[in-house]
Amino acid sequence: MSKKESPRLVLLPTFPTAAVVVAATTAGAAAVVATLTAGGGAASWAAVATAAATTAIVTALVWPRVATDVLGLHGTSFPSPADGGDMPLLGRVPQLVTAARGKTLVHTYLDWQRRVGWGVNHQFYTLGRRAVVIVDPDDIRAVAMRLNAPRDQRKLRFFGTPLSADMLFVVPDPRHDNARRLVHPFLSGTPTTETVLRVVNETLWGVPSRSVGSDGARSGGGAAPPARWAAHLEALADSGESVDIDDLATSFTVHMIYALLYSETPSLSELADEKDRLIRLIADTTALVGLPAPELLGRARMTSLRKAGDKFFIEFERRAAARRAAYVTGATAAQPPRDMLDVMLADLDKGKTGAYQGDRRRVAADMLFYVLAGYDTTAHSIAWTMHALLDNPDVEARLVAELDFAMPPAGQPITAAHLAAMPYADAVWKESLRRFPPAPNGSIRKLPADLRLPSSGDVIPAGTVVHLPIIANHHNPTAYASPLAFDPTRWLPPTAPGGGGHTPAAQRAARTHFLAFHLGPRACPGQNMAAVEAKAMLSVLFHRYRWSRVGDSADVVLENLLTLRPAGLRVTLQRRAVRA
Ligand code: HEM
Repeated sequence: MSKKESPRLVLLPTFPTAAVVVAATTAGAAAVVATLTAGGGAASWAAVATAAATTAIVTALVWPRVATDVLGLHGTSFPSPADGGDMPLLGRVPQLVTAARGKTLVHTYLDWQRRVGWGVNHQFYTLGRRAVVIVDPDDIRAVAMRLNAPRDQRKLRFFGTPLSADMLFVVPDPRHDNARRLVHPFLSGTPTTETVLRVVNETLWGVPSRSVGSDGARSGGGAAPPARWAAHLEALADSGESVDIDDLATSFTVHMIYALLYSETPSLSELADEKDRLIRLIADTTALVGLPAPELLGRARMTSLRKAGDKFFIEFERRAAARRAAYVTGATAAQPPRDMLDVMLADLDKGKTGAYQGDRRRVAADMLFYVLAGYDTTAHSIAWTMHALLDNPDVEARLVAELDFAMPPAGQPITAAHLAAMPYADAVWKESLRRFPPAPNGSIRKLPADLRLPSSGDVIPAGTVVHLPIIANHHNPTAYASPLAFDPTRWLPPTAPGGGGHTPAAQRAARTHFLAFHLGPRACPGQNMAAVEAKAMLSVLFHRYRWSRVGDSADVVLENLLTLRPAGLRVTLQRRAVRA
């Protein structure tokens, strides 16, 4: 749909406002009638109050239907199909709750888009609150980059400390900007690439390198940790046992994020515990962020979340104290920062002039948030890439040919130069992120100021909650021909050897609609880390092993609350012959 055809987004008052206005009018009318007929009195005023209350309730019941059906906002609002029986009372709450329970939110977003039209913005009501779903890429840019709209803080204020409304994820500027600026040099530059590759090499091959124990002190300088992952993969190949690839990748990425944040490299069994704990925590977190009204969750759930948050804070304090003790004994130095803990402690030392203004709880909350944001997205991207490659043997064959050429001989460390020599692997990962975006629902943000939509000129008022779903753009057929096809050549230059012949215009559209890490000042700060980690892991997996699926591709379920997981993807592996 061209810009000019973009439908107007007619915004009506949300139903509480409508209910109050209509009820007040009715009450006024009832008061006049009561005065004229009975001359006032308690009984009459009771009748007035009853009339007002009844009118408010009736208005509340019918308002979403009036807004969407009677006033005919089809195309700009929900088309209210026959299955929209839940609309009058609660808007889309039952639909969202069912989707959240069944972990099928992603289908909901895709379904909405299919009905309303690809690329078309629309609105919906939950419990009377209006939300606007923005999918036009120019409009998304306006929200994400021009306004720097924060996510909806309401969703997180129920957590309590340290998972509080002060987390990086929701905190407004300038606190957000300062916290991002602090970690930017570490997260998006050479230190992260080096750390990630060092840990990948250590964990896979046991390549000698200095490691840091969980007490914060460097241990065994120059000693090689056991080649646990390589051994683990070899054992799996020997046994012929199947493995859930998402589980395997999750253990790996939890390991990586702990190395990046704390220079800790937990054992496989410690990882299993940590992973379970994290998964439980993220499941609860997700329920809060994913639900339209977190206050619907029970008190017991809230209490357990607060306890989990407090426990994390205590652990953070323990780690910080151990690291500070290590600084004093000279066992480790803070400069240059080797991990995020060094970065954060140096900032806390600046007190009020630091990015965190000396606030340890905010630092702990953000460290937890980095863990939560940093492990399962990347793990899912690895698992989804494997799923796509198993469905597309021609793509796999071309990838393996590139790896045979670009990978170092077995046992030698993978370097940034090796990864740079893998353009096809790059395209494969990007196409996987398009087809199966690990954070498919994107952002839910609250507009800090009025927004004029570039696409239509409509103005959305400040305070409106907007949804910026990613999956809807990644499957827009006007941007991606055959959107369900797994075609890495979309991302290769048309003239590259084996390029897909996509026109420059098609490639521009593909880039414009690609949002896997979102945009602007609140876009993913971990994308460099994720790219290095996922590509290194995938390169090793496909260079050294041949993978087979257990069961059918169609059995793999798109499981989604906050992140998109390939549930039920089990595989077996066999060794490939590689250069010695
Ligand atoms: C394939 C892997 C990843 C994907 C697809 C991904 C995707 C995203 C997306 C879409 C957002 C924005 C969400 C929103 O606007 O609501 C985001 C935010 C974020 N991501 Fe990632 N991410 C990945 C890996 C990582 C890693 C490895 C880290 C940790 C280092 C990380 C840390 C964060 C943080 C801290 C934010 C919040 C940023 C802010 O609010 O300023 N992510 N990510």
